[in-house]
Amino acid sequence: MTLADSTQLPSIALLGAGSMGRAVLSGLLAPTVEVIGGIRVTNRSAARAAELADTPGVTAFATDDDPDANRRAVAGAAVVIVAVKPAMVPDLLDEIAASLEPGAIVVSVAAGVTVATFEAHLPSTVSVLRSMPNTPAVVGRAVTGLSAGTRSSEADLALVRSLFETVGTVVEVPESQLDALSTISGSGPAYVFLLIEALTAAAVEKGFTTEQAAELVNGTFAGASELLVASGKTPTELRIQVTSPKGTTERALAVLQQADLPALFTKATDAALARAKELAAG
Ligand SMILES: NC(=O)C1=CN([C@@H]2O[C@H](COP(=O)(O)OP(=O)(O)OC[C@H]3O[C@@H](n4cnc5c(N)ncnc54)[C@H](O)[C@@H]3O)[C@@H](O)[C@H]2O)C=CC1
Ligand SMILES: O=C(O)[C@@H]1CCC=N1
Repeated sequence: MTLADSTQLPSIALLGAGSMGRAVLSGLLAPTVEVIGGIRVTNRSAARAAELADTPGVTAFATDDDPDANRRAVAGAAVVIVAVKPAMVPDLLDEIAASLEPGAIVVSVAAGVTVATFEAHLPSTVSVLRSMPNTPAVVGRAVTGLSAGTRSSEADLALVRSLFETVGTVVEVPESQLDALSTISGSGPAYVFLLIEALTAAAVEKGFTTEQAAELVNGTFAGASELLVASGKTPTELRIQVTSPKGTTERALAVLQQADLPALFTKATDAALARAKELAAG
């Protein structure tokens, strides 16, 4: 490992160690990342905190055991990642506001909740950024949307970008586009898994065992994604390569295209966007 390969980050507090919080944590614990001053993680349950406490470099606190857990975690932290459910964010911000260091950077991963809400609940000395990662963070393949707040500097943005680069790639967008981005890449893994479930069900219906169906379908999705990235070709070009004229795929695609998938995805992502606006309203 050369110096250029390593990432150094200042002390971090991660509030909320659910699916997304732990996915981000996995990147911060990678061998190429050094969090100077360590990572403090909070969660509601003592059982989860005990699991996390066994991880080198992590100090874990449970709010069920210690009502001061979040305040203790953020005291002295340079970066605070807020990874609780959107509805819990305002109360959590009120709880930690007085314990944050002046100049601390607060990064939200919460869907919908605006920078304005964060800034309204926090001291003016605190820099706020919004992010929208996705669960492939667990395998270092997240796509994270990132937006600066009104009080964040270029240096804050660069620091938070490097934080999320520990789990994948980062796309910077204005905050006005972040909810839309969430409907594509934040929720996107769920759309892909739904397609995998559906094709697996079709395989089982055709007489394959569950194990065979999983091998066929999971392998096909993984192979197709890798082919897309490695070939540099568009999905349209690659689809045409599979579709022999007058062959079998052509018949299957004719059925699928009757469903007007682009219109269906527009409708689905519009519904997700409407939900983000509801979450923003609290
Ligand atoms: N799951 C996903 O794919 C993504 C989730 N997000 C966002 O991440 C946030 C968390 O979502 P998930 O991880 O899916 O939910 P989750 O329910 O798995 O995790 C939330 C965690 O927060 C903890 N918690 C609750 N109240 C707390 C408090 N006062 N102090 C400290 N910890 C507390 C809970 O114990 C729980 O482990 C949400 O705001 C969501 O919008 C963002 C991108 C993708
Ligand atoms: O479903 C949710 O609200 C979160 C945000 C994007 C993915 N999961």
